[in-house]
Amino acid sequence: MEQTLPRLELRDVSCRFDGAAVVDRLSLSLLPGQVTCLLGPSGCGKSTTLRMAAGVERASAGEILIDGDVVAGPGAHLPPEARGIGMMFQDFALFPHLTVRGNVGFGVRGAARDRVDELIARVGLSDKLDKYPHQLSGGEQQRVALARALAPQPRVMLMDEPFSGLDNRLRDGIRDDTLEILKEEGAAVLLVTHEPEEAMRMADQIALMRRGRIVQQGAPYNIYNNPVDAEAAAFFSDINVIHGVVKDFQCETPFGPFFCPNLRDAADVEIIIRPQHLKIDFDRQGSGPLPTTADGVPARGAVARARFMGHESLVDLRMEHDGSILKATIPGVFLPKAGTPLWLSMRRDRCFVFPCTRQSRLGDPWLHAKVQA
Ligand SMILES: Nc1ncnc2c1ncn2[C@@H]1O[C@H](COP(=O)(O)OP(=O)(O)OP(=O)(O)O)[C@@H](O)[C@H]1O
Repeated sequence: MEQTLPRLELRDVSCRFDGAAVVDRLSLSLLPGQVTCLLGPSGCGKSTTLRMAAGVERASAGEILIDGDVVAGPGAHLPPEARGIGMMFQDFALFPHLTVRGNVGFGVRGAARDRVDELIARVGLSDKLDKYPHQLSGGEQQRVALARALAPQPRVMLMDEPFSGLDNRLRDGIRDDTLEILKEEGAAVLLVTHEPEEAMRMADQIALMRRGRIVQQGAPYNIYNNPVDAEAAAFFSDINVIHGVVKDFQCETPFGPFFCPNLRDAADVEIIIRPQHLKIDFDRQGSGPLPTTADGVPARGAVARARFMGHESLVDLRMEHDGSILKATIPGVFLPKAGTPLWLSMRRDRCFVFPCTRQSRLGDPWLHAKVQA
């Protein structure tokens, strides 16, 4: 089978500032037409990675290749303008003294000049050709910046939080339009964001970063449904954490046993479930649903707080067995009153079981009671 050469490849790339590795032996490859989101908390090294790919920051170690050619590595450092990349940043960085046409056409030569008006039309700004940036809305400025970055037909498009300056209501539409145009252009796109929703919406592949490293990489569906650890799970939504201790490859909890096939006796584990995956049942004269293999044993709590969010309600339940709060999301218009008893079950196919280190362990009165007992 024919193998497609990565459009952009980072091989064991590091960047050190004052002796500390801000990016630490990071490897990543992007195919043509593929959108990859570098996702991670503030300060984890996303922008530095992008800046090394762009050539505005020098890598301390490793190699960067575009279409198989080394553009950065030991003894090589191609300047940004020679890399065939387009860049787009949060502040758009338009030239204030140039019109839309002037901005998009800036520095574009040869055949690519014919693309200038075509791209302006593509981003829906043909009627604003002669306007200056200050005469445009935030969304329009973003579209000018996109057209400008695409005009020279870059092989790689590097985008650093390109939507974060936009009004919330505009953002989704602009993201979708931008994605459509990027896909048509066929460049490999590396997009930096700290917003999981943005990454899920835009990415073919997400590279989840933490402390200068990629901790997990894959399609959004896989990253969300098979997180590598509790921290990765928590990056995408609120989570509920139940602690337990392994005995005979199982962990007993108030929600019934959980299988822990690869863990030794006495190992601490954390069982994670997202609020939207807890199963909720009404209390029927003190009883809940019967235990099942799929949902385990139900446990009862009382509504401590419920908030109506339109398409769903967020409910905090104080659990009877330990007084802890678990968060559940209820779809639809049901808004239970404070104090209402409800039963929670943990759908086993939606739970993640991870070994728990001392550092990662969260406070849990039920576990402390068990450990001290
Ligand atoms: N030129 C520099 N000199 C020294 N330290 C730097 C330099 N550039 C970045 N850093 C540090 O490197 C770390 C990573 O920064 P970087 O901007 O890559 O993070 P980020 O993940 O993009 O964060 P954010 O989402 O907040 O933009 C930060 O602690 C930052 O302070």
